Amino acid sequence: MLIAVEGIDGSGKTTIVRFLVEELKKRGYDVVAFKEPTDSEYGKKIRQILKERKISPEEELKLFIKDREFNVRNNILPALKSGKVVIMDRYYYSTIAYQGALGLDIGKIKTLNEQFPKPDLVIILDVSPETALKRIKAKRKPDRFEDLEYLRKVRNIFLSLKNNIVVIDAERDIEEVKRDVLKVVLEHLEKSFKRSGGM
Ligand SMILES: Nc1ncnc2c1ncn2[C@@H]1O[C@H](COP(=O)(O)OP(=O)(O)O)[C@@H](O)[C@H]1O
Ligand SMILES: Cc1cn([C@H]2C[C@H](O)[C@@H](COP(=O)(O)OP(=O)(O)O)O2)c(=O)[nH]c1=O
Repeated sequence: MLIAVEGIDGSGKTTIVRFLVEELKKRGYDVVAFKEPTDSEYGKKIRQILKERKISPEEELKLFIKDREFNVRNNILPALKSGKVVIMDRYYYSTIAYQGALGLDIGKIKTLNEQFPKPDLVIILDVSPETALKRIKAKRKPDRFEDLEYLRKVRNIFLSLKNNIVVIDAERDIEEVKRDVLKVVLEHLEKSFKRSGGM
């Protein structure tokens, strides 16, 4: 089972993924979380470059795909093969939204990501860029895009995505967001467990 948690910077992804891992472990699920960009050499290079903003959108796209190839080969596939529930803090929907918002062709970005395992469920934490940036400032996270216009485009691309996507209003209090996300995830897990004839 592969679940992706997506949304703009400051939408609550890291908070929600940590919460989901705890709650699923409490319920006896064998669960693991990974994040993109990863902590690999590719992920480190990406963070460095994003701060310097010195490469073209095409170059940036190539780096994120390289990082994902590493992540899928070394983390995601082995975990799925051993029967774990894998929760991604960002996945290829971020590439579609962020590199799409830079003007790259969304169809091309989707095609480049067809090689990767498709999530069974995608949760989009939807929040306004204004609220998100306030939260990030509160956490003093050096964010690559303080640009509201850009984050608006990123948000709209997230909201345009279809198939297995559930949009959660993340503008609300974190406890309400946690409650709604957990409900969707548990419903999905129980449904797929029944389908696979689980005990
Ligand atoms: N629904 C929420 N209401 C208020 N604060 C939130 C909410 N979700 C997250 N936060 C806070 O906003 C900051 C960014 O959250 P985080 O989970 O790191 O977001 P992301 O991983 O999407 O960038 C953190 O300080 C977190 O505690
Ligand atoms: C995975 C991914 C992230 N990003 C962006 C979103 C963020 O602004 C930035 C860093 O991701 P972020 O989730 O902020 O990672 P960290 O908190 O570990 O630095 O990368 C893309 O532009 N494309 C992608 O494919």
